[in-house]
Amino acid sequence: MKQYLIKDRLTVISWSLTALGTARTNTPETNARTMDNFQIVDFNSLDETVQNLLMEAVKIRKRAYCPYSNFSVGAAILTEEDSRMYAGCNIENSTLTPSMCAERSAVAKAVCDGYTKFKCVAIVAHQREFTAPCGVCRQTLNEFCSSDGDIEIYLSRPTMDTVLCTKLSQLLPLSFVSFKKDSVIT
Ligand SMILES: O=c1ccn([C@H]2C[C@H](O)[C@@H](CO)O2)c(=O)[nH]1
Ligand SMILES: [Zn+2]
Repeated sequence: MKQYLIKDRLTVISWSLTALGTARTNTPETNARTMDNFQIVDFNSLDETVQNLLMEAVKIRKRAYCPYSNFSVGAAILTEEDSRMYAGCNIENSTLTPSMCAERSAVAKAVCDGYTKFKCVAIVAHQREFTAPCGVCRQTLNEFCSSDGDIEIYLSRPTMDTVLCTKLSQLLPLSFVSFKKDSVIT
């Protein structure tokens, strides 16, 4: 995994290359033990930009409108073009279906301001396990990858002790590629 924003490899406190087929178990540290590539690092070991991004996510999480689930989430994204930060929270609805995740709220704000390439995303929620983006958000983020074709993902909890670092290509492998006319087999 590219370690673009991790200062010190020695601070990595967990690196898992769990064999495929291992039963999925929720542990206090992570609900993603079966993933191929992620690292759990100390918050303090991260680049200052990522620390700030995580703090933005913590801040906006307090604005979450989630009277139905009572599960507040904050997300913040970093634009590739000029490293601007856009933060969003989850916004629920009494009919549930139109509910909006924090990640997509942040994306909507950035796109409305003209940004369509994101370098990093930070997501913060309050549960023992790290909260990873849902499938819809993974697909949404996939639309707005940075120039290297990926997005760094940082998951943490409000205590911000440790951070799970991964990237979108790990969360959404073999993602849908929009069809091109000349590649369609008739
Ligand atoms: O990564 C996630 C996971 C869940 N939620 C929201 C959706 C819903 O409002 C609440 C419970 O699923 O959490 C997010 O915003 N982001
Ligand atoms: Zn989502």
